[in-house]
Amino acid sequence: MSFLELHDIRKAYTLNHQENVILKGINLNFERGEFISILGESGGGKSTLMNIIGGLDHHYDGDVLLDGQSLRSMNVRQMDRYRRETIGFIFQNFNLVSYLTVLDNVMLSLKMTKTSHAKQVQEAQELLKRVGLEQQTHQYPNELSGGQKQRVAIARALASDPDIIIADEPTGALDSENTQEVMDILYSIAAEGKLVITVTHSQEVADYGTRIVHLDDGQIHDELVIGAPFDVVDKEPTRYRTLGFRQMFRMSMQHMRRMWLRYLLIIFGSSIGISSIVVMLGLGSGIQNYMNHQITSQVNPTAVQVSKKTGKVSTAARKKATSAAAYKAAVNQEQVTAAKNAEVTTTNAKQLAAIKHVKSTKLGYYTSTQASYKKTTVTASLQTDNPTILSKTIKNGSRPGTNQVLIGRKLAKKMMGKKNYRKALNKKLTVKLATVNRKNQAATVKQTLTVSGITGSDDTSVVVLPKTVKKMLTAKNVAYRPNFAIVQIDKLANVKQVEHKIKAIKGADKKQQYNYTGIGDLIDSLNTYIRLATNVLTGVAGIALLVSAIMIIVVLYVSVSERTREIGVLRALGARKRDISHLFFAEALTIGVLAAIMGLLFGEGWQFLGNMAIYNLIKYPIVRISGAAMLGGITVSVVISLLAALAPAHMAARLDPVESLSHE
Ligand SMILES: Nc1ncnc2c1ncn2[C@@H]1O[C@H](COP(=O)(O)OP(=O)(O)OP(=O)(O)O)[C@@H](O)[C@H]1O
Repeated sequence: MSFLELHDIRKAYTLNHQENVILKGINLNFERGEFISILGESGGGKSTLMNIIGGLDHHYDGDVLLDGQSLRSMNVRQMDRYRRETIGFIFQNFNLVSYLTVLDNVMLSLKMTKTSHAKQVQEAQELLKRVGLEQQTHQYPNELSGGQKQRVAIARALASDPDIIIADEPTGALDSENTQEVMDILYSIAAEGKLVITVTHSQEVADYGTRIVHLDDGQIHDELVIGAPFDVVDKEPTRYRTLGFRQMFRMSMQHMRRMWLRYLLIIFGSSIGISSIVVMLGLGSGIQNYMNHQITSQVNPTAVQVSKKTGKVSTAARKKATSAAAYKAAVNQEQVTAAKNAEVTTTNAKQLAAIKHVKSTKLGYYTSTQASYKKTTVTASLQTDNPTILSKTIKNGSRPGTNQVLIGRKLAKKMMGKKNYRKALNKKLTVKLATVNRKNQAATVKQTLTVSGITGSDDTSVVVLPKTVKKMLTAKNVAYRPNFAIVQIDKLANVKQVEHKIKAIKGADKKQQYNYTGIGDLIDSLNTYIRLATNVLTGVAGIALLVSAIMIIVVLYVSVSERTREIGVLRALGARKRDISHLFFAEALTIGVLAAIMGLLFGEGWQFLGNMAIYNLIKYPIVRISGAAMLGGITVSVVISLLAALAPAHMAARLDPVESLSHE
């Protein structure tokens, strides 16, 4: 059994429905330490044969056996491994990776071994020294001569310490001096016990071999043994690994650095989309916050005032009255009935408190009153202090204590005159209620109270503590009947729901029992509209993202097309399909992350400028980019970029290595 055996290799290409048989049954055996020259005319199928031996082409008949194991029996992973561990390729046109330095080109193969990074660098430098390029390690391929490039390619092929070196016309692009240098190196490689197979159409080059195989018309014409194979030198076994994402990421970075302007432009383009989205979201939440701020500085949106829904009180008794006294009694009775009907009891309060999301309920009382100060009497509405009255609306003084009253600004103006209304503070105000006592007699409740505060609202309201009203009424034997409840809801988002539940409560007559007033649902609806508008604007801004996704797709396709040959080289060196797709996903990931960062910076800039421009007008930051919006921006940018990379990366991974290598 030989080290490498070719069994009846046949290969044909079909072009325009015509079959062109290139290899017509090749049988050859090779041993380690041999330096084989395959000599043949141009177009004779030498490269085709090398691609088959090198595991790049598997569309052929016959079989290749390595140490007795058939290449045909190997699966994709094993074939990748075969190329990575057993084969070292040297091409006529060098096929160096243009954006990697000489050292990094050699390192590419070394990265597939399990030695430490420091050792890999040391080995790469030693290999470059061996091919006489220790001075050029940090140069790029376009800064080298043809001979130098080929020596880099030899160093790269040797780097993974393969058993077989395949050199396809290694001197085809070189002058005679460089040809001699390259062939000497190849000879020395064979002398170390490796199998070197060189393909050439030059007799001079073929003469370097220990055996010359003459390929003619797709068949072995003759074989000439010139010398014995070299002794095989025992060597330390090399441990291999696949190129990981980190390595592919590094390569992508190097590629992007070389093409920085292109990538900078696309990152800039994508960042515009990201920044418009975060600014739109920031504007939406800023407007929402501003409106909520404006409204809640006047009213408490989570406090809903609930009163009884009452029907009309019957006036039948009044109509039947035959005397003035009976008429008056009937009218008083109507007033008492109305007050009883409107009464919100503690049972009602408990019922309201049981509704989900209701934090507390508090009973209160309101009625109309006459408020007098000196000679001025004003009709006012009296109500007990409750959470709908926000402390921040009190512009002068404070909330009422016992026997104190908080009044609206309009009332204060009526008392003291427009300019001096603030002087109403601490003045004595008399409130008078016309009501009916427990004996059904008309009663006038009168009480002088001290003004504790003035609200900013332009009304004639008077606000007192419940116990103040209670005391006033009971002193005149009038029943205190709370006629509203303040329902405090846990948060704004639940106000609408609670209001619906309140409305749904039916009384014994199966009719709606309560009415409510509050602006929570209004704010909620307003917020919904603002959110809707924000979503529409964000969606429009999202079109920019769609455009950037298309730009990324185009750039990556261009990149795949430009790098087709590089992809072929990587596959020849043993990179897996997955490694190839990682190359493009890494680029997309970088674009996505950098576009997100740039987009957020732009967004912050717009936020700053926008807020500065509008601050004098409304004294409120109208653009508010939240942490969540930023996180969302980064996620969207990265996800879109990765999605954009799907098709190009897939296409790159599926490229045929042989076709990639012959890509012009
Ligand atoms: N993909 C292909 N489709 C069709 N025909 C092909 C294809 N690749 C190669 N051939 C044909 O196969 C023949 C052998 O090509 P190959 O490259 O193996 O020759 P070669 O001996 O290496 O030539 P050279 O010394 O010029 O490199 C050529 O005639 C070529 O036209």
